[in-house]
Amino acid sequence: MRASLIQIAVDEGESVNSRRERVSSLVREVAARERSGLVVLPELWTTGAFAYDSFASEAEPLEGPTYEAMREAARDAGVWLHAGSVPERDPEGPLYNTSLVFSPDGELAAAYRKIHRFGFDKGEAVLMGAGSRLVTVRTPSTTLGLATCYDLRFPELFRGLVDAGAEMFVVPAGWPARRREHWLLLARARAVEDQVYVLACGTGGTHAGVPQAGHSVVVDPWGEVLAEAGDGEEVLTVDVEPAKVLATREQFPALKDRLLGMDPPRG
Ligand SMILES: O=C(O)CCC(=O)C(=O)O
Repeated sequence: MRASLIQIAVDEGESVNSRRERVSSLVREVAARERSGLVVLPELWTTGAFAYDSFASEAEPLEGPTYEAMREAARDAGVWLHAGSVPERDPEGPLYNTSLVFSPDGELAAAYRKIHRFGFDKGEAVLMGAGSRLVTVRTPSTTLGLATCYDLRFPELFRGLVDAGAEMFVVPAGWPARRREHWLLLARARAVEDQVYVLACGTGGTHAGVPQAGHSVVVDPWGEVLAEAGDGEEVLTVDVEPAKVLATREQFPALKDRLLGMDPPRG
């Protein structure tokens, strides 16, 4: 299975509408040129993950303009498309940071509302609601497990996805350059501890004064980095072999040694 990650440069000079059109074309071009079966986009690439001031004004209903543009792009290209995330406006609730996955016939295969919101007592953490549901997507060749950016710091979420059958974690992000080493370390850690592929797709450029980490990365179930992007806009294409997940788990069966019921410390 061939996967292409499109690391988008999210800069303020480009309007949300222009970027949406540009990215729709890019998805079609990349899928055709690279002959990809799966295309992945980053977190909140319409606004930028740190453009807090535009979350409310650019929020969309689930089936809004980004949904429409991405479903058409997936269908035209005939690919599985993880369209990254959008600021979603729930008509009866708060905003959510929601990832969208489309099947090659342009149907919505899954929507995942980011569970761990970033910002502590500001930013996304106060402007958006928290999702509560783990989401996996079955494709004919593998099962994807969905997570978004800051979720990467919470290993229990990924164990939950493994227990639900995930073999490939897809993690769109808008990670800041200042903590790039954490991003790379955590992507490899999740791959090694859960014996899965990790497809982690970030943003480049600078928005809201926050330079982005870039360095999208694909890690195999042994923890080897198969490809890593630089800082700017870039496409990473990698052949992944879903059978390698089972092979790794058989060869080094650490997941079987999990202790599920440990006694609490005394005192
Ligand atoms: O955890 C981090 O350092 C960055 C997380 C983040 O930027 C996000 O979730 O939007």
